[in-house]
Parts: sequence; C-alpha cells; structure tokens
Amino acid sequence: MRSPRDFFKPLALGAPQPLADIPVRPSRMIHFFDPSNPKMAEKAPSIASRVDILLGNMEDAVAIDNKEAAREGFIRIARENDFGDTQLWTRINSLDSPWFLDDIHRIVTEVGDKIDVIMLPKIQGAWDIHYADQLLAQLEARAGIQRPILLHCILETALGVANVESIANASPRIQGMSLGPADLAASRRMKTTRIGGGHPGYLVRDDPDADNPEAPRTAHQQDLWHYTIGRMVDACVSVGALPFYGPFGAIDDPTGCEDQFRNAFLMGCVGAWSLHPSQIDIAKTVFSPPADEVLWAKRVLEALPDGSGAVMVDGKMQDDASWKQCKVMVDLAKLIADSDPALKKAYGF
Ligand SMILES: CC(=O)SCCNC(=O)CCNC(=O)[C@H](O)C(C)(C)COP(=O)(O)OP(=O)(O)OC[C@H]1O[C@@H](n2cnc3c(N)ncnc32)[C@H](O)[C@@H]1OP(=O)(O)O
Ligand SMILES: CC(=O)C(=O)O
Ligand SMILES: [Mg+2]
Repeated sequence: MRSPRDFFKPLALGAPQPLADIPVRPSRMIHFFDPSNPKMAEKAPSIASRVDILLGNMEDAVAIDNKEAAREGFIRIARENDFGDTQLWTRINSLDSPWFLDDIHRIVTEVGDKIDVIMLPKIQGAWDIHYADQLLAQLEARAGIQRPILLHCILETALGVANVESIANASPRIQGMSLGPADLAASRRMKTTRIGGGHPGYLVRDDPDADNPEAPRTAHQQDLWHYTIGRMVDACVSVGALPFYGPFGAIDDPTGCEDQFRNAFLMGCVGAWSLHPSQIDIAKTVFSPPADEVLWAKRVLEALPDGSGAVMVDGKMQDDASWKQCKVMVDLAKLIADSDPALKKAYGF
C-alpha cells in the first residue's frame, strides 16, 4: 500500500496534483452515445444541452469494426465543441482489450483538457486502478494537462464487487462507480437476460392463509440489485466518491426504468445512465429531489437552526440526525436549482 504521505502526490513528474475532494456537480444522468454513429454524433451538442453528463462510448455496444471510428469521432467532437457546464466523459475499452492503450493515449494527449472523467469498465481490483493511475499521470505530464482526469469504475464482475472497498480506496482519482448489471449478471452466472431492472421470478410470497390454504397468495417482486448497490454506495461515500445506478436496457418500459432509478436514488445514488433520449427526463425527474420533500426538509432545518436538540414538526420528532438527513436533501436541491430555474422556483430558493 502507498504511504498516506504520498497519496496526494502526482505519480509522474509534471502531472497535476491529485484533487483532495471529488467535485460535486449535478450528475443526474450519464448520457451514452456512440461517436461512430453519424446520427448520434451529429446530435451530441443538442443532447449536451439537456444532460448533466455526456459520455462518448468506445466499449460494449460499439461494434468491433467501429472501435477506431468511435475513438476518432469522440476526439473530433471533444475538440470542436465547448459543452459549458455539461461534463464530458468517455468510456474507453477494458484494460485487457486491444484498444485500451490507443484509447487512453490518444484521448488524453489530444483532448485530455476537455474531459472530466474516464470511465473504466470491468475493474476487478485495486491493481487495475494503480496501473491506470500511473499511466494517466505519465500521459497528463506529456500533454501538459493542468487538471487531473478522474476515473469512474464500472462494478460489473463478481471479483470487482468482492474488492469494491479496495477499488474505492485505490486512488484519489476515483470519482465514482456505476453498477454494470449486464456483465455482472454474466460474471456471477445469474440467470437473467435483462440489462438491469427486476425479474418476475425473484420474489417473496405471503404465507398461506391458515383458514384457507388454497386461497391465492400475493407475491412481492424483490430488487435483484439491492445488495450490490448497497455495497457500492458505502464504498463510494466512505471515500467521498459518487455512486451511480447504471443502465436500464428496457427502453420500452419507462415505468420500470423510473422505479429502478428511484430505488437507486433512495439508496444514495446520485444518477443513472440514459441510453436513449427518452430516458433523460426520467433520470432528471428521479434524481432531482421532490419539491414537497425539499420544502419539508427546509422546515426542519429552520426548526433546528444550529442542528441540535429535539423538537416536534407536524407530530414528528426531529433531532441532530434528522437535521442531517434534511440537509442532504436541501444541499442537493440547491446544487440542482443553480442550473434549473423551474426547480429553483419549486424548491422556493
Ligand atoms: C450494458 C451496457 O454497456 S449499456 C451502455 C452501452 N449501450 C449504449 O450505449 C446504447 C446507446 N443507445 C443506442 O445505441 C440506441 O439508443 C439504441 C440501439 C438502444 C436504440 O436506437 P434506435 O433504434 O435508433 O432508437 P430510436 O429509433 O428510438 O432513436 C430515435 C432517435 O434518437 C437517436 N438516438 C437513439 N439513441 C441515442 C443516444 N443514446 N444518444 C443520442 N441520440 C440517440 C437515434 O439516432 C434516432 O435519431 P433520428 O430520429 O434522427 O433517426
Ligand atoms: C453497464 C455495463 O457495462 C453492464 O451492465 O455490463
Ligand atoms: Mg458492461
């Protein structure tokens, strides 16, 4: 393990100083597009104006024959556009793939100053991060980059989940993590063929009625991803990084998508992926705190001005701990209100 004294020192001469704190910016959706797809590439600027994070994807979902076109397309789009407050990310190919080295080298040295975060797929353990961390430092130094590029890991192998805490602690570059339910299901040999979401077979059924054992029994579908999201949230938050739900593949099921996103929001995730333009507004709705909850939280903060003691608000006891819960809600609302006038009004700021 590295000495704690060295943790915030650059890993290469001339590389920028690592950040002590991960920037917290609106991050309700990471919108994926394929830069090798001319229609999607053309729409990148207009989509950027609707999303918090725009991500050019090079990995899965980009056909092998299009890998180089995706890389070239992304570099061109990054070079030609200034997306303002919208973060620009890329998901590069995995460390063991034939494209990784060219992806990271070309992107960092040619448009490294335009990107905020590189998403790394199929991260298995801290050793993957140590490798990428040092390589990035060398490339940043070569390109003269002033601001460190951050890393976002996809949690999508059984080994990665087993090592989630050490991955989170591996580098000050760790910006956050996303759940990768498709690769993770395959890695674990789970018997689901869906990308994220629930499964009708994963349920708990009410006990039989003692007086009427033949009566129909209600079944309650459970969330397949609860355990992994819980581990990911704790691992991320314990190092000041941001947890995200990943993709919901059923583009034709906006209700299921909204429910899955909301479970993740309630458990502590800051955002989710949008794979199709129709999922952008779902993520925006879910990951912006509801106005009634924000107004309530503001009342609790007002009732306990210094955040201590115990009072009743509308029949409910409030104390230091519930004050902190309400502060989480109000701080998020303020962050989002800064860039959303309609929500600013609804939240009463
Ligand atoms: C498990 C994982 O790794 S998930 C992450 C990897 N997967 C991805 O990144 C998938 C990204 N999304 C896509 O590839 C596409 O949305 C698909 C394949 C799911 C659906 O694509 P289509 O069948 O073309 O969808 P649809 O016909 O509804 O598209 C409507 C319009 O939106 C555009 N569009 C679709 N998806 C996107 C997108 N992600 N970003 C920008 N524009 C998009 C289409 O180009 C089309 O434009 P047009 O009206 O000018 O023709
Ligand atoms: C998100 C992703 O890459 C997966 O589910 O496999
Ligand atoms: Mg994957």
